[in-house]
Amino acid sequence: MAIDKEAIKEHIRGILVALGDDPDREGLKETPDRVARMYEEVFEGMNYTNDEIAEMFGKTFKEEDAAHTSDMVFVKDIEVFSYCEHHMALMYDMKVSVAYIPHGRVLGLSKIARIADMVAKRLQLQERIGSDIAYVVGKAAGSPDVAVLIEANHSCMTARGIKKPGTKTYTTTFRGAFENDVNLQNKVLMMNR
Ligand SMILES: Nc1nc2c(ncn2[C@@H]2O[C@H](COP(=O)(O)OP(=O)(O)OP(=O)(O)O)[C@@H](O)[C@H]2O)c(=O)[nH]1
Ligand SMILES: [Zn+2]
Repeated sequence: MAIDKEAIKEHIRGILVALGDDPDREGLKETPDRVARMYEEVFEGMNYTNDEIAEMFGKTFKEEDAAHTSDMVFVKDIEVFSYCEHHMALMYDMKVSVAYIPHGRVLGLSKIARIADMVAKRLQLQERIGSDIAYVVGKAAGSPDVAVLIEANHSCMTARGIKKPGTKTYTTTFRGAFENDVNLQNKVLMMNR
């Protein structure tokens, strides 16, 4: 489903009125349009399903040597931004690391960062960003063996409410061979240090 930019403009204008401000004053005149354009950008991933993202960024290369081994690809510290679905508040200083074990084909490396980026551009939970990335990378790479590590600051926790600025949230998502193999888990955790 495509983002409805015109509807967003209308609603943002309504919020400005509800805040008691004048949406027609010079500084705010273009704000509904700006916010709508910003939403189109930062919520781009809401236009696509996980399967469509796997299709878009699923370019792989045949690599027979990478079949039937425990060779691992690990991409560390992909910076992304996301918004929590509870407050629509920014998740920032967010770093995503992705590991997978190829099964005869390898993914273009930039595609892993593109997948992480697109999945984050939705109303999200940190945990779901991890499982979405694991699903999409797994499908694109044709490998069930994927691990995703994420660290993030949640502005809904640091800048409002409980206001704990030093707090970071870490999540791990282990799929396939990573799920029950503590040695594999330790390997990615060590590489992520
Ligand atoms: N599990 C999870 N929770 C999140 C994430 N982002 C925000 N939250 C939490 O979602 C919860 C929503 O809780 P509510 O009690 O409904 O909202 P609230 O009254 O604004 O809660 P406070 O933030 O405690 O003031 C809060 O505890 C947030 O910290 C996330 O990525 N994952
Ligand atoms: Zn929140």
